[in-house]
Parts: sequence; structure tokens; C-alpha cells
Amino acid sequence: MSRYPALRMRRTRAAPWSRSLHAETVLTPADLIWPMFVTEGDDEEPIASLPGVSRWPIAGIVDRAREARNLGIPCIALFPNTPNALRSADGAEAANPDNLMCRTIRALKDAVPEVGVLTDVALDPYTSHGHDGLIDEAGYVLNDATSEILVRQAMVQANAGADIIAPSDMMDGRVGAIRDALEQGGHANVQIMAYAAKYASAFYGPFRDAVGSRGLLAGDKKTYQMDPANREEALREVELDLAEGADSVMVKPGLPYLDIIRSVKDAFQVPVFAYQVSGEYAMIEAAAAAGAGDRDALVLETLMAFRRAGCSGVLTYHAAHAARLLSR
Ligand SMILES: NCc1[nH]cc(CCC(=O)O)c1CC(=O)O
Ligand SMILES: [Mg+2]
Repeated sequence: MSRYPALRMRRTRAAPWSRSLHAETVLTPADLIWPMFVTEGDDEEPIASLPGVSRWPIAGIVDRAREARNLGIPCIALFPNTPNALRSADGAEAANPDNLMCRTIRALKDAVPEVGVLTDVALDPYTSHGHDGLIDEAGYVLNDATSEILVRQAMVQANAGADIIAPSDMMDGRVGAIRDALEQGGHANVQIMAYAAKYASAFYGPFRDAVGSRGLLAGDKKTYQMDPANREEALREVELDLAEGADSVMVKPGLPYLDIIRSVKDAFQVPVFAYQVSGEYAMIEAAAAAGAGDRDALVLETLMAFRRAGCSGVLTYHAAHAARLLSR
């Protein structure tokens, strides 16, 4: 018997060129979607619980889109911070063709048409109670009545020029309803990226600050978002959204749900995206600030993990920073 290991697994790891050659997964700026927050205000508004992320007026969003293009980031995701005066119980502002979202989409498609615009469909930035849909007297979020307004919301966004409609509300049947409306409304090529497996998560706190719904939200979202205990249910959610006409599906949050991403990819072989959400971003920033880890390395390792798990791409607030690191 030989005194040596039959196979030295370390051989291919010994030099940088060899590690590159043997990498099973690649991460590039083209795998990133950059989420951003729009404000009606005139100035940049830093978000305390999301250090390094700000709400921007429309002109600032257009500048960020140019930055995305220059960095090779193909797509940006938009979320509006609606002034409280425009919020209501029924979230009607969501379907106003001149709302902040639609004005931003038009400005982007005018100035930087080569960058994809993904728009959020859900009522939480527009409701006075902070829920993603209409509620009854008991506070229960109504499914079918909500779906109707979501369809109108999706249509004003598509009419304004949105490239990808991304419903994040978790109502049953809304993907099919939106797909029908898009087909009938002359938007056959507008994509739907369904937030198919979205969990009722503790990682969304800073986002709710960013869109201004944290203080308004009564209760939690457990009657529509998924229980973190469930995996099979995620597969059923994905199957339904695909059958209803989704072009791609999302798993959200990201890192704690890599098993779901891998299960979805193995079961369906469709484009899967992950949302590395606000609380995940904040945790990395806090860890780096506390000296518990190297920020750049944490950012790139977590994003690579999404790719390895099967993601086509990742929505991340670190998109611009990661793209800069990747193009060095
Ligand atoms: N429609 C709500 C929505 N869309 C995206 C996020 C979270 C994104 C993040 O935390 O970065 C949420 C929060 C929620 O469900 O309360
Ligand atoms: Mg569903």
C-alpha cells in the first residue's frame, strides 16, 4: 500500500490560476439585480437601519441606473416610499398611472432604456395599515379583492414601461390574473418574476423602514406569507405560479433558504432568483462594522452561495459594491 493519498484533492487548489480553472460556479455583475427606493422628496434620504442605502428622488434613481449600466448590472428593482397623505385603506394610489413608481419607470426608460426595470406589485407601500392587500373588519387580508387591484397596479406599471412585473404579495391566483391582463393589454413580452416562495420572515425590518410601512403595520403577515417550517409547500407555490404564467420565480429571504432554492431548481429547471433581503444586508454590514468579518469577502461569499444553490441571479443591496469588486 502506498504511503501517499491516492488522490490529493489539494493539488487543484494550490495556485490561483488552478482554482479559477476548477471553479464550478461563477459570479458576475450580470447575475445581480439592484433594488432601490424612490422618494417623493428632493434629496437623498439615508436609511438608518440599512447603512449605505438611501432613498433617492427620481433623478437620483436615474443616476443609479447609469451606474448599474456602467458596472454591468443588467436590471434594477424599484420600491416607492409613498407619503402618508397618499396612503389609504384600499391602497388606491398603487393603480394611479402617475404615481411615484410610474413616473420613475418612465424617467428610467427615457434615459437608460438598456437597463431592465423590475417593479414591485403589492399594496404595502400604499396602504395606511401596511399590509400587502385589502383587509376586512377583522384585519384579514382579502385574496380575490386584492388580486383585482394588483392587476390594475401591474397594468399601470407595464404601461409606464416596466420590463419585469414582480408580485411580492403572495395572494393566490394573482400571477394568472396579471398574465391575462398583460396579454390582453398589449404587453405580451412583459415578464413576470413571481415571488413564489416568500416567507413570513424577521429579516424584512429595514425594508419596512425604507418604504415607510414599519410603523403602520398592524400585526404580522403570516396569513399570506409562508411558514419558515415548510419546504414542500414552496414547491407547490412554485408549481402554481409557473402554471399561471410566471417566467421566473423567486425565493425570499435568501441565505437562510438556500435549501429551498436548490429544491426548486432541482424540481423545475426554471430560472430561480433569490432576494438577499434587507435584514441579511444589515447583518453583513453589522458584522463587518463589529470586526467579525471582512465586508468584501462576506459579500462575495454569500452571493456565490446563491449561484451554487442554483440561482440565475440575486436581488441584493450590495449589487453595486459587488459588481465593483468583481470587475477588479
Ligand atoms: N411587499 C412587501 C415586500 N416586498 C419586499 C419586501 C422585503 C425586502 C427586504 O427586506 O429587503 C417586503 C417586505 C414584507 O413582506 O413585509
Ligand atoms: Mg402563491
